[in-house]
Amino acid sequence: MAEPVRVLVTGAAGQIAYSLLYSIAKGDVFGKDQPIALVLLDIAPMMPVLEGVVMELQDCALPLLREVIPTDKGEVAFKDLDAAILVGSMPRRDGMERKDLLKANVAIFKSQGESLEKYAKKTVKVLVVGNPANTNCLIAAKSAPSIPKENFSCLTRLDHNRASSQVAMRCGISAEFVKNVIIWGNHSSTQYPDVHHCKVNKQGKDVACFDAVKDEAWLKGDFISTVQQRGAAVIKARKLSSAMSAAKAICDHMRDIWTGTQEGNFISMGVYSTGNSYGVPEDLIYSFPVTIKDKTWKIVDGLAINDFSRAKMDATAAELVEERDTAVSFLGV
Ligand SMILES: NC(=O)C1=CN([C@@H]2O[C@H](COP(=O)(O)OP(=O)(O)OC[C@H]3O[C@@H](n4cnc5c(N)ncnc54)[C@H](O)[C@@H]3O)[C@@H](O)[C@H]2O)C=CC1
Ligand SMILES: O=C([O-])CC(=O)C(=O)O
Repeated sequence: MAEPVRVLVTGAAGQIAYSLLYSIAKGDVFGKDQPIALVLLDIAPMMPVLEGVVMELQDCALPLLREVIPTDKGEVAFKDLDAAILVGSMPRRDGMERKDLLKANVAIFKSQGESLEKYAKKTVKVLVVGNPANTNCLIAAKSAPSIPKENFSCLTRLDHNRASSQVAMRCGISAEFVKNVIIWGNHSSTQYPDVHHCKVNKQGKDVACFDAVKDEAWLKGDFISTVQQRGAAVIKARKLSSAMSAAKAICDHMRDIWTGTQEGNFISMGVYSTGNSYGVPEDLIYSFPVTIKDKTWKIVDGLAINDFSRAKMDATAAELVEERDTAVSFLGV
């Protein structure tokens, strides 16, 4: 059997981690034959809770889980990592925008970027989940200059899954029959869920989403705002932010990095914008449609962009520029 992959989850005593750790430990992400060493980072006051999570992981008696390492120390957490899933940070509450978390959270990602730089393998794949995810990811990447920027990505797969599911429910089919929705831009209420290149498989045939749904007003109106506001709707209902669906999306994202995307399919993730062909400003972490092969993502080029889409892609880019500039002014990076 292969050597264990060493995987860090931060915020390991929190609610997303509680759903995520079991899926990783049972092989949903890195493969059913791949042993795993799980490193669990949280802050010192959460160590007693984390001990309970460790006990539960042990009690799952999972064949692939070779080692569990709970810690509150960066030098232990970030050492020799193959993958880092950075969740740990403050979640928003009802009435807040994700960018309201910038001041509270961005310093965490600067310091964790610095720890990645010091202790992790240069091949480490880093997924940033903590909000505001795109800007935190950019700051982490900038704080780890010897790790390629391409190794960093942020989670917009939850938005992607939400969009696929909305289309599927509207068509009365399962979400597996909807492919190639796109989330452009920021994981925020300015994100642009775009179905112009989306295909719906109806009775074995791929049909353009607009033809399958037959309701352009909905696709250009309520569909977009529902996906943009879905995180806030869950908070309003649960009084806590999405956790089960976030964990599922993290698994989808990291599994696709590890094993690649299917031929003809693309998925959405926040990646480094420098060199993109869509006129998105450079030096942002912006969500694009990507394919993945050999653990390397590539932005899907050449998709036609109409004026409706262009305006929305530009608006979300402008928000990211503003967030980046605010973060840089806080931190001086
Ligand atoms: N990108 C996305 O799609 C999504 C992002 N999120 C974000 O994920 C983050 C975590 O959410 P939850 O698990 O619900 O929050 P939570 O509050 O349940 O758990 C967060 C955990 O992080 C820990 N933590 C705080 N600072 C830390 C640090 N410096 N190092 C290590 N651990 C630290 C806390 O002690 C806590 O155990 C939030 O920022 C939330 O907004 C949530 C859902 C989706
Ligand atoms: O909305 C939030 O604050 C949590 C989150 O990012 C999401 O559910 O998409």
